[in-house]
Amino acid sequence: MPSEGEVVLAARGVSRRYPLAVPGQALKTTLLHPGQAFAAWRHRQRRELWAVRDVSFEVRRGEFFSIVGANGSGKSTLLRLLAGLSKPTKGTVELRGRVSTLLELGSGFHPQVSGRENVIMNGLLMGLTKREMEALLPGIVEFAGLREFIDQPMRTYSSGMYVRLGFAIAAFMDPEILLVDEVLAVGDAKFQEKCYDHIAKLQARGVTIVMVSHDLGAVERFSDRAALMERGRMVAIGAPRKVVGLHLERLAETSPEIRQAIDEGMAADEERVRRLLEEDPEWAAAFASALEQNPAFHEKLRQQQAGQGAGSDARAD
Ligand SMILES: Nc1ncnc2c1ncn2[C@@H]1O[C@H](COP(=O)(O)OP(=O)(O)OP(=O)(O)O)[C@@H](O)[C@H]1O
Repeated sequence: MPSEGEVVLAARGVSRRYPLAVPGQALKTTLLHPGQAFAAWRHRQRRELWAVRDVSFEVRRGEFFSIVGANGSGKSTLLRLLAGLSKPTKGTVELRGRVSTLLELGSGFHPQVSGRENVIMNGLLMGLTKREMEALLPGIVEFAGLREFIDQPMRTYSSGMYVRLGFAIAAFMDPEILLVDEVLAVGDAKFQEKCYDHIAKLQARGVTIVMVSHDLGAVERFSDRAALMERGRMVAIGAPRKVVGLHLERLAETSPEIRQAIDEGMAADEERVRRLLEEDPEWAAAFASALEQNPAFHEKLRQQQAGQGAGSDARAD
């Protein structure tokens, strides 16, 4: 069980600071208002952004851990810190096992050389030998569906082809820990499904997976635990459904458009269920019996009906 396995990844008080890019002063302002320009320059020295702030968590062997959060909340920065591609300003990251990473699109590929050479180079960078990589190559090429293109320079590849090759390499390196950033969202739906199937296989083999994603359906489907990032901080860790629910609530609080989309999504779901109940008597019977067995649903339905009743009474008055 992941909850009992050994800790293979730990972040302890990890923070990452970036200097904030500030537009330069116009020459005219500097000449006409030197005091103001100097004050702005001094202020600039202090402007900085903590992309990740004091994040601590542990992941156990075989666990699938997802990180969600709004744009700019620090998810990718955190993953890069976990992967060792960037150094924490404060805190430490500890990893136990062979790590394979699938980060931003195209990172780690050289556009001028062929897909085949890039696969070999990626393997060497991860500590495998050329012979080991050559043995893995046919499986990687087959999975990526790039047999006819593997000897072409990668600059001729589409973004979808980059993603396919990137995923195939990361997944076939026989990782013990796989770190996956958003990239799966770029491929076509069929390839995404294939990736998720492969991830499920890795998961079944006991590979530890940390995934950053905006695909909340996939987060709920695969994760053992999820975490929510907000302005660089990890503000919640727990059951994926709860964390995703909290994330959606927070998004809805900050944006009326998102609130509307969630409400519309729920209305569309209700509409679909209503149609199914009308069209399919067998399904309606199964639904009714499921409701019977679920007191919480029953209570909710009763409250809803009571609420509607009260509403129509009020209107009648
Ligand atoms: N190399 C960098 N230099 C300066 N600022 C950076 C750098 N990388 C990230 N940032 C800033 O750090 C913050 C967090 O960025 P990050 O990409 O980690 O967020 P994210 O949660 O992955 O966002 P998204 O969901 O949009 O991918 C952002 O404000 C971003 O502009």
